[in-house]
Amino acid sequence: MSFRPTLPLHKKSSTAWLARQSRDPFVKARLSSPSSYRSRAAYKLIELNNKWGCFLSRPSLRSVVDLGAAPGGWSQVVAENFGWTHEAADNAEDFGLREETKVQKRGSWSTEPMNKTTRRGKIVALDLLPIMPIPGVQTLQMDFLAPGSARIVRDALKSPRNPEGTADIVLSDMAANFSGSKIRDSQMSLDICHAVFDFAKGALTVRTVDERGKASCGGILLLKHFAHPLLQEFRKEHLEPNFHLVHYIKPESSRADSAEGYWLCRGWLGRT
Ligand SMILES: C[S@@+](CC[C@H](N)C(=O)[O-])C[C@H]1O[C@@H](n2cnc3c(N)ncnc32)[C@H](O)[C@@H]1O
Repeated sequence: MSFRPTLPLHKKSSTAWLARQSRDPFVKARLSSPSSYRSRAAYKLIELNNKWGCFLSRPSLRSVVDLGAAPGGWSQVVAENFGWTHEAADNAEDFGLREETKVQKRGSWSTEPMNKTTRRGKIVALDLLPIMPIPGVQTLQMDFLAPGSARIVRDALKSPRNPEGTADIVLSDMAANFSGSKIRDSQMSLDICHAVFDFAKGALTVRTVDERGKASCGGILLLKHFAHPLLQEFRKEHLEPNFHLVHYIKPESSRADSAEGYWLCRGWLGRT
């Protein structure tokens, strides 16, 4: 599926939008290659991963959850880091792509890694919208804010290597459609942050330190948010006490006029 942003309705704003798109280096990069990513957002995750210790390439990584994943750019980046390639996407059948009916009735797909050289980690991607299959990624079409969604995601994460269905990394680029009301939109963003944190606290692997002082990495949460008066309170109350390190990041590839930012939270301590 190619990602086709909808043109704004007003002529003046659509002209401005087209001009901005034509100047945007990340839009150009995305469109310049036939095997390019499905979304401009993919470049944000690539940038964050490269600048912050290549957390997606950790050899110990077993499980990644991508919340608000459509059209699938972030999942493509994670799948690449797990050893899946763009070429594989053209050849999805060869990778044992099959429809998954056990977990979700509507539009859910999963793959069985065939290549023993891949890391064989599990990637679960969730969105309200359907996501075209990505080799190595199991997708769930559902509302993350609906009751029971956490259990469905945990079930999808389970594997013989990970019987508890824990997540080493939880990514959330989730954003509700803009309603036009700034107050409502920023409240929605905070509600999403709370819901993602609640999921992460039940799912993330815990950072441990052994008797010789050697620490395991602990789970990572990458959480998108939009400006809200209570954001700092959320960070202080929920993120800082529970993670070894919390960073606020505005990636260069994030549009300067967007109120979005990301928290990269590393080393889940599981104190909550
Ligand atoms: C900015 S897009 C994500 C782009 C994605 N990271 C990529 O690289 O392609 C935000 C997504 O969040 C999804 N979303 C918003 N609210 C949601 C909810 N309650 N449950 C699931 N997905 C949701 C939207 O449908 C949308 O696809």
